[in-house]
Amino acid sequence: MEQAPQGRTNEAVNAATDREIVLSARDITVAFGEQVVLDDLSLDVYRGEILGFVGASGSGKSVLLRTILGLNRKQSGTITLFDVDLDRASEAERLRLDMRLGMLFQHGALFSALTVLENIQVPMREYLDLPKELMNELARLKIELVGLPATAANKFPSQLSGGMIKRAALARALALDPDIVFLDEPTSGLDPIGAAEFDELVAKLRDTMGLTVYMVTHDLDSLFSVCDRVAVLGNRKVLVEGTISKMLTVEDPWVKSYFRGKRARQIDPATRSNGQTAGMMR
Ligand SMILES: Nc1ncnc2c1ncn2[C@@H]1O[C@H](COP(=O)(O)OP(=O)(O)OP(=O)(O)O)[C@@H](O)[C@H]1O
Repeated sequence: MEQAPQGRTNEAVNAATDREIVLSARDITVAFGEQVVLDDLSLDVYRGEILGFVGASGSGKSVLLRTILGLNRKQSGTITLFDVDLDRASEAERLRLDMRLGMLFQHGALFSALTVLENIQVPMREYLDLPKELMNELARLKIELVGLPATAANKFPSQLSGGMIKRAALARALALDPDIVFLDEPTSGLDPIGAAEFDELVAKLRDTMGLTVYMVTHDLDSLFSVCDRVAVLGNRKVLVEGTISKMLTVEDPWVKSYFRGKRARQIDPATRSNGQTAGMMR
């Protein structure tokens, strides 16, 4: 049996692996002209887990994310989301699925001409037909949910700190109360304390809302502290997937140097084995 990550019980790991698959990518091949970026790649994501997705720069993490979201053409393979094969989904099914997804793009990607409140309302306007007052109330609730002060509502992105932009972008990703959120390098550009707080927020949302989280990240702290499972992209497929404990035993040179290299060693394994939280480890 797989060893539990430090600070979690084996039960939690078993629960994760027994859980319902919400996203399944099977035998995915994506090429741009002659360049094959993904070759027969397969990956499952389980309900309620935080999956960390890592890989070298240029290995195809964004391409996979874009393919899952239907923004890239694939040459072959199947993507099933909540038991619906995306290639066979009717327009109405696709719309219902889109409403169950939230996306936090790298660098936040908020609309600069809109306030935080208006940014959060963009998905609401796109998919729902709600009275203005109700949308205002819902957006204010999301602002509170992600730990932003109420005064952030009427600010423009240029008036926010990097950490506040990430939180506002997360609030927008949560606008429609999705079942799964895709986070593209959510802690990049944040200082270690801001990054730890963001990770804790993501873990809290998973715990309270039962959210499933697919997180593309280069942040070792996030991988060690909040990810239940890690998948590594290499050689155009998922090279290895499993708990952080498993990653620490993998002998593939890239995986070894990533998880057991100089920078990884700064995250002291002795501290991890005490089951301490993200904030304490950074
Ligand atoms: N639309 C496109 N047309 C042609 N090539 C593309 C396109 N999108 C991505 N690629 C190529 O696919 C490869 C994988 O890119 P991708 O952006 O997915 O890498 P990544 O793993 O997300 O990297 P990083 O960690 O640096 O963000 C790169 O060689 C990139 O140039």
